[in-house]
Amino acid sequence: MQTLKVDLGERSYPIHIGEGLLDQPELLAPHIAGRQVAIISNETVAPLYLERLSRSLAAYSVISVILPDGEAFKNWETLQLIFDGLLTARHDRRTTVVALGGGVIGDMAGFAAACYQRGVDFIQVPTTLLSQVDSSVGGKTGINHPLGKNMVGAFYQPNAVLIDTATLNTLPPRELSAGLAEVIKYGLICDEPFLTWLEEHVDALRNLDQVALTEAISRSCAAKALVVNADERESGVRATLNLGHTFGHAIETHMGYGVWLHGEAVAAGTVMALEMSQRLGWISVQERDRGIRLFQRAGLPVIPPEEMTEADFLEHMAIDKKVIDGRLRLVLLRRMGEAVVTDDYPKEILQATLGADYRALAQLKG
Ligand SMILES: NC(=O)c1ccc[n+]([C@@H]2O[C@H](COP(=O)([O-])OP(=O)(O)OC[C@H]3O[C@@H](n4cnc5c(N)ncnc54)[C@H](O)[C@@H]3O)[C@@H](O)[C@H]2O)c1
Ligand SMILES: O=C(O)C(=O)C[C@@H](O)[C@H](O)[C@H](O)COP(=O)(O)O
Ligand SMILES: [Zn+2]
Repeated sequence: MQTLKVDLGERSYPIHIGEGLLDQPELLAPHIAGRQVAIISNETVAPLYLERLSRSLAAYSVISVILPDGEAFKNWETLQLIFDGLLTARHDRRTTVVALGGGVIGDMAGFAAACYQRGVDFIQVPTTLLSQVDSSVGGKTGINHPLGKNMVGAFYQPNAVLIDTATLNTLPPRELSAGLAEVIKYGLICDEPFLTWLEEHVDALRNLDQVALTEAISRSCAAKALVVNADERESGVRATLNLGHTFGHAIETHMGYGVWLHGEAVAAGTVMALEMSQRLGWISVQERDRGIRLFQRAGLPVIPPEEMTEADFLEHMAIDKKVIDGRLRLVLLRRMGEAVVTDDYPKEILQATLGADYRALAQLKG
């Protein structure tokens, strides 16, 4: 097992990474203050892992709240089911909320923990690659609004993150690829050598090689922890973790939550950010194509939805949380391995990016 740390003073917490951690109660116990525990999961993950996690929590009074599965349920109505479960079981302020599932469960359970009786303890047990490399770390919690992704939420850090890499053995290939989008993101924004490593190991990752997966997860979590340590509430460098997300969130919102997976939208959105960075003269055509090729090898889409017009993108992007005083700030690549957040770009270059022929770019790499 490896242990990394998110360093936030009194609110610091460990990220434990290893195979079989669901069966290690000693990793959970130090982070549970009271007698009550509420496991939040969904109808897909619970049949797979709830019993094992419950066994590790046998020393406590445990309830489970099983939510419907999917991005389409990351909303007020589903959040209310968590409060219903906690109140019906008379959970008090010393309860600990445990999120067992992917990023949807983690974001909602975390938001519920932030709100319930004004804040209770919270542990992340992520079971998708995406949630293990990204959403379980850093304390962004929340739900979607029909007009925009993650528009209602709170920064609320977990007390611990427990990553059992063996849970990935049951993850559908499409979901594994979606997680790789956020893994590739770290290489692009802050770790160029990691991109080279990913080019060498992408096939092993897709084949669920545990050694490669553990390396990818720990490098990703380490990169994210450094960014979160430096800028917990996204007043600066944390926004670089949003590479591809301004375009990607527009895709998710426009297409209907769940139609494109978050990781798929981030992949296509990052290709748009690569294209714009190239049009600005910051990266070369070869570097842009290197990124596109890696997404393709990871099994990810690199062409935005045909039906989305420039106007559609602009309408959704205007609601992005990085907009300040009406100016849209974008995360772009100054070079491979270095991201910048900027509102200083010619409008025509954004327009040309939105109107670019991504089908032709994809074929070039195929
Ligand atoms: N808070 C953050 O910092 C942050 C970061 C990235 C993404 N997110 C959010 O995370 C969400 C996406 O997360 P996700 O990709 O994990 O999607 P998800 O939570 O919808 O999980 C994907 C699918 O895999 C299933 N699943 C989960 N674990 C499984 C397992 N071990 N075996 C089989 N099936 C399993 C789920 O039931 C679901 O059907 C989005 O809402 C996104 O906005 C948040
Ligand atoms: O942790 C962060 O910061 C991120 O931006 C990580 C993203 O991968 C993630 O999708 C996040 O939920 C996006 O946040 P948002 O504030 O743009 O909704
Ligand atoms: Zn993301």
